[in-house]
Amino acid sequence: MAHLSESSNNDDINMNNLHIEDKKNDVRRSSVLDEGTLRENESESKHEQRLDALKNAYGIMLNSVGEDAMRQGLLKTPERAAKAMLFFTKGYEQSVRDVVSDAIFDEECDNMVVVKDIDIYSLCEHHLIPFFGKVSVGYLPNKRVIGLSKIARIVEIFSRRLQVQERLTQQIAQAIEEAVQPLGVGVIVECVHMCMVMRGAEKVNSRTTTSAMLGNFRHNAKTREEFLIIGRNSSF
Ligand SMILES: Nc1nc2c(ncn2[C@@H]2O[C@H](COP(=O)(O)OP(=O)(O)OP(=O)(O)O)[C@@H](O)[C@H]2O)c(=O)[nH]1
Repeated sequence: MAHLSESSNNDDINMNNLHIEDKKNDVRRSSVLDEGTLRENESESKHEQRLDALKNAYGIMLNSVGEDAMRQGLLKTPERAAKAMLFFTKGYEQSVRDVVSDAIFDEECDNMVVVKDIDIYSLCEHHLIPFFGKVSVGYLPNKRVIGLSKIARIVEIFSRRLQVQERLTQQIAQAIEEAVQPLGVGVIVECVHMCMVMRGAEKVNSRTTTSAMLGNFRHNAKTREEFLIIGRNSSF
């Protein structure tokens, strides 16, 4: 019996590992087009509840830093901050499918399309401190193109969430790939992380560049090079 239970424990452990592996793969494979977003189609009363919860939290924060939350200048601060936080995270209210649904067009275009210098403002999920910068998105169509503004909207959906820059970059690339099914996609994100500027390492001039290359942007050096030349973001 001892032996049996020992082996079943091992099986449990192996199963757990498998689940962990499955989960990892799921994260990589799960569709960004089909994802349900956390605050999609929320009722007004649910929205009010969120606002109230955030107001309370900001009130506690003011007291916690040693301020008098009841002094005149701070009276409306919890409400303002709560509304601002819901705005900063409005990417949880929209899905990629909603945004792109009517804006994929058949088109015999086989040249690279690049939209660059798309401004982004996001929140680092580690410190809830902003990071901001520019995004460049390119793709090589395969008989279909996407409305240009929808590229900027996809960028907005993912940047207005709690993020790390690497995941943001990957999600944008994956969304374009799933929505347009092009021959390849490239995304470059260049940002200043205020958590590294205002605190912590305090490196005022540091910038972080991340890229995601899919399809022939990954496999074909010439295509990638063309994108890197055309798609270089302007300095900011
Ligand atoms: N990879 C990655 N790291 C990030 C991003 N935004 C913030 N970080 C990092 O997240 C890390 C969190 O590390 P911790 O050691 O847990 O936090 P910390 O003590 O506040 O770290 P310091 O910032 O070094 O003071 C820091 O190194 C941040 O620079 C991001 O978009 N991508």
